Amino acid sequence: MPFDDRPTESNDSLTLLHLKPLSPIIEQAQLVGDQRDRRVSPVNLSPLTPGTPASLDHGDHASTYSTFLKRPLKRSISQASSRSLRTVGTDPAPTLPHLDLRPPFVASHRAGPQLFSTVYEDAVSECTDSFITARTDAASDHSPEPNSDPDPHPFGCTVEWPLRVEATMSAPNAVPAHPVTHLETVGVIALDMHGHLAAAGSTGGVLGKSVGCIGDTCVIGSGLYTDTVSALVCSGAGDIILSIAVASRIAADAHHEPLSALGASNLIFPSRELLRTMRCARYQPGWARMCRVDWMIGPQHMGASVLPLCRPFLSQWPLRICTVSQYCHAILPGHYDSVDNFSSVPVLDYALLSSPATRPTFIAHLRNALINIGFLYLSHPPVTPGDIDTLVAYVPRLFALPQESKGAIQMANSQHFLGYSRLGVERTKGASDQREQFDFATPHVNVWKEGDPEFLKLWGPSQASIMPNFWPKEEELPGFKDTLLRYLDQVQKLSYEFIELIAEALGLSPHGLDHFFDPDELMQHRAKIVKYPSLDEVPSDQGVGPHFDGGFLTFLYQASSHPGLQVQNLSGQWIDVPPIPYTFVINIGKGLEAVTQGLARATSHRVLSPAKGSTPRYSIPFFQNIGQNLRLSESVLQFPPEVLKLKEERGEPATTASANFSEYDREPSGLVQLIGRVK
Ligand SMILES: O=C(O)CCC(=O)C(=O)O
Ligand SMILES: [Fe+2]
Repeated sequence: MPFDDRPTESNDSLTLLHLKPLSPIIEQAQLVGDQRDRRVSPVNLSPLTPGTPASLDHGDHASTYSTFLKRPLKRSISQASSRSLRTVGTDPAPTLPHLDLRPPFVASHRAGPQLFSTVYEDAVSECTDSFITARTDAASDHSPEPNSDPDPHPFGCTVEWPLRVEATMSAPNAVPAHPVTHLETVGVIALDMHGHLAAAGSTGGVLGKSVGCIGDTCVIGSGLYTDTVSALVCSGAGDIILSIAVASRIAADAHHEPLSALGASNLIFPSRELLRTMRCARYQPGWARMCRVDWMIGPQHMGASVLPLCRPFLSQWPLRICTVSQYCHAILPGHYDSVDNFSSVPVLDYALLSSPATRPTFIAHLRNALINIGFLYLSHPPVTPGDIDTLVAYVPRLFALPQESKGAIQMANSQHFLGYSRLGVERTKGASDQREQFDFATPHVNVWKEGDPEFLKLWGPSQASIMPNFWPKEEELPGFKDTLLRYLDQVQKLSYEFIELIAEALGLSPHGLDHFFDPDELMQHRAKIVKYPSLDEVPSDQGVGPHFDGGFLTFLYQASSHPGLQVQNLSGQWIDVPPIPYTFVINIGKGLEAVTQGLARATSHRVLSPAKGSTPRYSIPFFQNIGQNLRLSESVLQFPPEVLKLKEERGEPATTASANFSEYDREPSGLVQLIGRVK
């Protein structure tokens, strides 16, 4: 293992002295021993796994924290180690009032972004196993909001938290390979489902310090740093770390690092020498690096005791935890069950694309969403909010048209599958979908001629006043057609742009997926406007049954505030995808899944009918098609091995009983769509 060559306890201090010539701080071995003896166990911890060293203790948290609260100067989230509380000197520390550092989480964050992602590591780092995925269990999915903790700890963490840290860190395959015999500096970075990042660190540098001396760990920007996209904890030569504000400099550097550097080892940093003398864990949602030092001042408590300090800054049990400490390699292999069991759909902010500094973050989040989830929300999309509002306002009026008017444009009369479908005619897996809908499409000129395959008729004129015209009459719904076409035009542009982003996220050239589309005039994309009546009006709650979408991408606008859309995670649980205003829900179709060798997941989804007493739910999905004549099996793309590895790490999804587009592996795309239409 990478750390097997770590120095022994007996030579730690020698190594330290040798490597810290600038430091006036001298570690005192005697105090380390003293520290070990101080452990007590006030809470009933879950049993340690046999062989788990006793140093995975949280027992002295209560006393630790209360002592900690009384300390001058070091009242910072960065201070967790009980060791850090040992000041030299006998003067009683003045008591300071409790400082509530908790950010004001608002309720809307519950449906917020899930920014965790695959962690890319420094290729030269040997800390690969230092990243673990926090175990989630039923309770974790329902973690209370921070401000509603029944028994708030002074630092905002409840007794439950250390216990869960324990559960995570002492899981069967988290047993340290080496006995932990003494404490050491440790840092933790945690990321929750909503993208909140928090960092905490203990400091080993207190030994030998005089009262009032501040270590690097507690100085934000030096030993610790977080912003909205990255978090760092550093440990090592504290004086150097302090003097040049290492953490913030690495974070700034990270913002400018090109995506192409992913997986490479180059932290652009003035002093590689310095990096050699420190351990640094950096976490950007989507990627992170870790460096280790060649010297260690001793074993540690594996982040367990500092992780609770992140609690006030997270709104949920962390999805991922990253630690910097010598024994982190023992916390392996990571528990990927929280990835498998994603419990919300991430929100990606299109606005991140407008700056070179934040674009890589968007791409990294996108990569994660494609590979591990198959669904995402896109906030601030490039579709005029006013156009969305106008269209949404038409929707109830569209369905309120007289039955006669709707019947006049019914799909049954359209060879292009355009127009109106009444409630219950569509079926998924043999059962009626309890929805009523209109199918529309982007402009297209049909080029079918005698002798061409029938499936080429599937696309047809949607826009012209050619009879039969499958639009409602203009006088019945003035302005509707123009509004919808304006909307479709914008979503279509977005859909092509998104394909380029996906190509980039999966390591292809930005135009690496373009050849799946015919020239614009030969393409046709589809849209529907759908109404899901409440259970008062329909016999079952199957708004639409479990299914995959075909084609490449779906852009869904949820046009009312009703929940009902659900997606199936990798282990088969149904996860809610509630509406977020002015935000598209984007999901992967079976076609894109096929050409990306499963890297981009097509995820099964369904809609449940609104409850009794509810108004109807409305939605507007846009389905991005691909060229009709393509046989996807004939187009083999080459993906970088590091991207393919991410799919392996994801593992295989549980089998789902969803309507499929399984013919993509042999039939032309247009025929697959036709089969999807008629079966
Ligand atoms: O209406 C929705 O929210 C989803 C519709 C859908 O999944 C579909 O029509 O393929
Ligand atoms: Fe769908």
